[in-house]
Amino acid sequence: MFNPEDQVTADKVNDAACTHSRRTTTKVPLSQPFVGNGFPDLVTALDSEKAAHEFLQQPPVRAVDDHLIEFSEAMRTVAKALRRVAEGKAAAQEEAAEWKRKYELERAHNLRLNHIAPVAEVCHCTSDNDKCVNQLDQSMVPNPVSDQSDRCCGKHGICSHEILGDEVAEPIERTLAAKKASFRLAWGCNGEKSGQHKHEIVSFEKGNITTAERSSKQILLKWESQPKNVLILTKPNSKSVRALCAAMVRWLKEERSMNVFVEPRVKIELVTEALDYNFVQTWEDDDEIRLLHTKVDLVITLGGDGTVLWAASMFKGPVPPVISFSLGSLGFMTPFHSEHYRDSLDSIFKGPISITLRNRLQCHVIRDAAKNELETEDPILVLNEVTIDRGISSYLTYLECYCDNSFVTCVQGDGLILSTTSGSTAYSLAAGGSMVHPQVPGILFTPICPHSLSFRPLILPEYVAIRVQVPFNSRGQAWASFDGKDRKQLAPGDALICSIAPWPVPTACQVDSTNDFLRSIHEGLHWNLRKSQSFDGPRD
Ligand SMILES: NC(=O)c1ccc[n+]([C@@H]2O[C@H](COP(=O)([O-])OP(=O)(O)OC[C@H]3O[C@@H](n4cnc5c(N)ncnc54)[C@H](O)[C@@H]3O)[C@@H](O)[C@H]2O)c1
Ligand SMILES: Nc1ncnc2c1ncn2[C@@H]1O[C@H](COP(=O)(O)OP(=O)(O)OP(=O)(O)O)[C@@H](O)[C@H]1O
Repeated sequence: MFNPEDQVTADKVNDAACTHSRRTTTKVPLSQPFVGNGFPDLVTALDSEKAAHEFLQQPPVRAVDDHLIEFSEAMRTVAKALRRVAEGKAAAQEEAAEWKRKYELERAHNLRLNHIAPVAEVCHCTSDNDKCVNQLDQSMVPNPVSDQSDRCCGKHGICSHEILGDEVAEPIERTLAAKKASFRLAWGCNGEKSGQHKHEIVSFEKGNITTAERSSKQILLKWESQPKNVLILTKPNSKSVRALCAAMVRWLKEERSMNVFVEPRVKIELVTEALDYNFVQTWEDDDEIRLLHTKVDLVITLGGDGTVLWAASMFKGPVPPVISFSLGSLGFMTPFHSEHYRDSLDSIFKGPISITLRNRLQCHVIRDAAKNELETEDPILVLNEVTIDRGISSYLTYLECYCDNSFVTCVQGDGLILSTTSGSTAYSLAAGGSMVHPQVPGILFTPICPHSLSFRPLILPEYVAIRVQVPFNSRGQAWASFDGKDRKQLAPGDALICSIAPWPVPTACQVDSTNDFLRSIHEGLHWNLRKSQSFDGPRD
């Protein structure tokens, strides 16, 4: 006879089996869609956890445990088989599409040889619509090939000009070709439907998609009130930096009446040098550091790229404009020369200044041991990159990577670098990644020594969330490091989720973003330096 209590127990066992399988397999994150900020549905997760917890309170039953292990193994095998089937299907579809494309090209070519004029599938003209409709009608009449050049309106921005040679004879296609379907583009941004920015980038006039403005341009900063508060951050253990810092602090205070903030270490150094440096301000604890962005108009760094990274890491939220003076050996992000600091700072205080908005990556480590996925550690913001590598382990790292809800790949090698475009000239470059202009929005996905012949680096769009997971069958642990610092161990089951942070680092340019970037790769890396070819032969 059916007993409702038995059913409840059976449900609990099922729930517990699901929870158990989530802990013992690595495919389940795919079935937990990211909601909003990338976390799975909390209610479902909590319900499952609760049921599993109640189930585990019951006296252990050996047979059930064995059953669960067997069940999770079976699930893993099924998931693998499904993935293989999906990959096979995608490859077959791709091949079919390629054959279809070739076939259509061939048909079009044959028709052209038969002197039959092609028809425009959709003619998206803006101003010359009448003319085009007429042309469409005429185009149904066989014409010499030479007449085609003035047939359509390529001069009006994007104009679909597909050749449908094989459909010319079908009268029904004539009606379809003359009438254009209307559509709208919508920005799929976490369910936000207002789409208020879209007209800045794309104009929709009469259904034509035309980029009216580029998404990213040279940005100018104009002061609306005079900057008064300056934070100076300096590379430690450098005599030249210390001397420059002392001179700059005095000039800012005495000649420009600025309030100057420095790190506690630097204040001690300055006051030890001369007591009248007592005017410099500093902070005592982390709470004050968290409020620095509300007090400081701009940040000056004295050092190399490492000092710029250090400055960025002090701001866990918004960052004031950063002016970086070069006192290091490379200085990709330090465009200002320290000898001319007075002139440079005066022109910056006056404004306007060109700035580069450097995106940062926001990284969340999610522990398998956490009771739910909201129990994460504080997010870490990086200006260059987050690296997941094998650390001291001598095994290959084995990392499963997902982009939003799509499986990307498994990394088997020394590790993986997720880099900003600013970081593209740092570690990612050394691992074979492209150099990317810092204003290009994107996330670089660069493997470190992959044990594979076909693993090329990727650049993913800036709106995605990337999840890197250490699977349960990984032989070793992995380690994450953030801008080359703060190593964190990732055990099997742990994951790291990365997306572009809402707070970029605005760095002042010497000239402008592009000029500074090109100067850095030329001077810093001697990019594409080669002796010019000589020429001493006769001219044609
Ligand atoms: N194999 C490698 O190339 C490698 C290995 C480890 C770390 N790094 C880089 O070092 C960075 C940490 O820098 P640090 O100064 O604190 O350590 P560091 O003192 O070890 O210097 C690393 C070098 O990388 C350069 N660098 C840093 N950011 C750069 C950028 N965005 N573009 C071009 N060059 C850049 C620095 O100028 C410096 O010469 C990490 O974020 C990582 O990118 C590189
Ligand atoms: N204010 C700071 N406090 C603590 N550490 C800092 C500070 N500024 C920089 N650092 C660290 O000091 C190290 C060296 O700094 P930086 O890279 O600026 O100098 P560098 O090595 O001489 O320059 P380059 O990298 O161009 O050769 C970096 O690891 C950086 O993180």
